[in-house]
Amino acid sequence: MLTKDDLVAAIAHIQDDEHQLPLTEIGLIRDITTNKDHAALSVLLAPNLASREQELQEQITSALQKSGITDVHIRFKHISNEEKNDIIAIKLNKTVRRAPTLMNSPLVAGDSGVTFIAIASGKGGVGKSTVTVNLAAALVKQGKRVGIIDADIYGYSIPEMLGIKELPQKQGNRIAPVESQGIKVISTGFFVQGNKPVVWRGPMLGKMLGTFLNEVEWGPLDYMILDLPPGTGDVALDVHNRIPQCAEILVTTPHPTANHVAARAGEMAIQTNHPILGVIENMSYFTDPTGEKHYLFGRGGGQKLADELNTKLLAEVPIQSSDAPEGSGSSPTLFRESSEQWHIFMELAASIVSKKVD
Ligand SMILES: Nc1ncnc2c1ncn2[C@@H]1O[C@H](COP(=O)(O)OP(=O)(O)OP(=O)(O)O)[C@@H](O)[C@H]1O
Repeated sequence: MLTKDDLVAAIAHIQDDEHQLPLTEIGLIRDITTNKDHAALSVLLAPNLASREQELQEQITSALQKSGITDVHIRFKHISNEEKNDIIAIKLNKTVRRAPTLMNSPLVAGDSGVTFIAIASGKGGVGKSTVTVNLAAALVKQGKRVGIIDADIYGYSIPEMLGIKELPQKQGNRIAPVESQGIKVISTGFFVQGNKPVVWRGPMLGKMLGTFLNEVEWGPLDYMILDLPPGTGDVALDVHNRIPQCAEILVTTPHPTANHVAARAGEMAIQTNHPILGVIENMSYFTDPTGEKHYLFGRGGGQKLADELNTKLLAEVPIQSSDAPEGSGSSPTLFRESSEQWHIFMELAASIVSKKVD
């Protein structure tokens, strides 16, 4: 079967007029996925390429067909010259100069070295926060410096999951994140009095993310994981606008019919040019003491969503039984290190670090 690298090689001769570089190399062809003889990809068309849509369709289709792909699906998205320059700068690792009110955080600059990964889901309760903390902890175990922004304004649960009792302290005129399990954390929950439901909308939400990126003293980081609210709301859009290089992981349950909102969340990432790393199916099965697997919530939902979005199923995380000993360290929600679940997160973190998943 052809790999993503094979497809990139097959279309590497297709260049941008202005830069004379392969469109794949400068990030204007992206989201390349393949499944048997089917391939899908996105082409970002700045004004200089807009008149070439038909020609590019034919060139790419023909090049991929010569490599043995029979079914080619190409999404075209029109972008401005400014967006194009930002994408190329990030891809070629140059500093991007952005409007000061929007993306003025050195954290999100193209040369910051921080990899942003947003964890999204179609609905609540599927394990998005569980994935966030376990992936972050597994990346720490791989020797990486990791931060979490808990942007789930409606169900901020990261502090509780990591056993955090204290609030962030001021450091001069900046805010110091709270550290737990080697992970630096900032949560909307730190800024809400009592347990009042949050009714922030629009500009306040934008301000929240801006504050978390600009006014928090994160120190050097390798990965920033963002726990998004479920669905396709303002926060996800804000992340997409402010952190153009942010990749996305979608979390879903195994039930094959419950995924349309998750698919919409994924489509939104694709429309806003955000790479999707893949899908994690959580609560996939329960392994009983004899080793037999029981598929309590159905089967196939993760793969179905991955297929719909032309991306990979990254992991199937089994259900941890409630009588299992609690998590490692002081945290109630990290899977214990001997567990099948922890092993899965360590493998995923290793693939992300070695860029097998990108
Ligand atoms: N693989 C698993 N095995 C057992 N319990 C799990 C598993 N994944 C998540 N849970 C439990 O399911 C509940 C919901 O998980 P979590 O809070 O991570 O979901 P969520 O998608 O972030 O929800 P919300 O959006 O409402 O915050 C939690 O109590 C969590 O401990």
